[in-house]
Amino acid sequence: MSTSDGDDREVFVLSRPHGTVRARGRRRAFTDTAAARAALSTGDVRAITGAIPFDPADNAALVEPKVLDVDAAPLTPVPPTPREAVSMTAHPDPRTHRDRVVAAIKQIADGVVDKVVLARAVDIVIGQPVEVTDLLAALAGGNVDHNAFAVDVGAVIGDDSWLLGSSPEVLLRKTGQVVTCRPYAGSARRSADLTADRAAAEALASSSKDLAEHRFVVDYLRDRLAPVSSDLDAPSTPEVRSTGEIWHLATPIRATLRDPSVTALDLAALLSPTPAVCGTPSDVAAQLIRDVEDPRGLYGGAVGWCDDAGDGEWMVTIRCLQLAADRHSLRTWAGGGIVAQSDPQDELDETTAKLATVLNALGIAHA
Ligand SMILES: C=C(O[C@H]1C=CC=C(C(=O)O)[C@@H]1O)C(=O)O
Repeated sequence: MSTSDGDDREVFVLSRPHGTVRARGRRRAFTDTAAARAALSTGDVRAITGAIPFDPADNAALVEPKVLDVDAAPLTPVPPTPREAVSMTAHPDPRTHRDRVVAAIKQIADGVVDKVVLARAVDIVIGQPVEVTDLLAALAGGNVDHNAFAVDVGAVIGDDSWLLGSSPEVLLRKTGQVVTCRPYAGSARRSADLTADRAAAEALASSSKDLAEHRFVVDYLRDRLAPVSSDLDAPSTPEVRSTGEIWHLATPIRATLRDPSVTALDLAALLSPTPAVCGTPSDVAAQLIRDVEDPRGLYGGAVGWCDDAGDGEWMVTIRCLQLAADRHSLRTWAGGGIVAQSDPQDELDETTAKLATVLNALGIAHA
């Protein structure tokens, strides 16, 4: 990736198993998702790439690029560069996160909310500078699908920051009038031992706690998609999919849009944030999250692209980090869905396992 200051430098890369989308140059920047949607639908802009925030009231980091290219292959992965963390500071500390989970389980028992996704952040300072290109290729190497993204968020955040990650979760992909989604929710840590790894996947597939946690996301997507679709298919039993570190429950959803003028960005705004990152009911869960967490910014939103035909793909912004302009400081996040059957220590451990995606790609040794 070019990091020169030229007008045509790369501003967006999304690597997926079916190909890599790259955007170069910046004609316009948008902090308001609604303004970007309007510009796309009137033909004022030819494409949009970037990130929308978790909280729709926060700033998006969207641009109209000069060039949008599609390669038929995912990124070529490279092994992570070994690095040392000068400091790692958790926000909140693990004990406080666990206490928040205890409080959330009580709110569920009291009928305040059915599911809420609580997240924690870790601020890391690294001795050696982190090059965006290297980290992106290492993120692509951490999973068999070569999922990875890098978004230049400097134009809207006000410095030369990048949002990078390796999200397994497709919020939506739109081609013509066909929309597919693959929500992920419900998790089990993977094991280096093959037998234990397989057993963890099998236990996840039949875990009533994880199946309930997953169902909230599928039901939400059905409710949001049904009014705009002429047909909608969502299997009642999820499949089990893996990242490098975690097994997840996932459901492939397919819908046909009634109105062909609805764009992939319109759908991202309609669907995000799902209960995979927020909760059920959405408004109550979002308020509970706002009450206890630091503002999430772009974590928990969506990263993706939309072309002039309205087609595109948006990933849920998880397993990600925001790299500061100094290239030494970054923030990463991990969250987990809390439901009635959640166990506070298991939920804390799950966030630790999820943080490993970013730590592994950074080449930082961790327990
Ligand atoms: C919120 C995150 O993961 C979501 C996606 C998959 C599984 C999840 C879970 O099992 O809790 C979360 O809903 C995250 O990685 O920060």
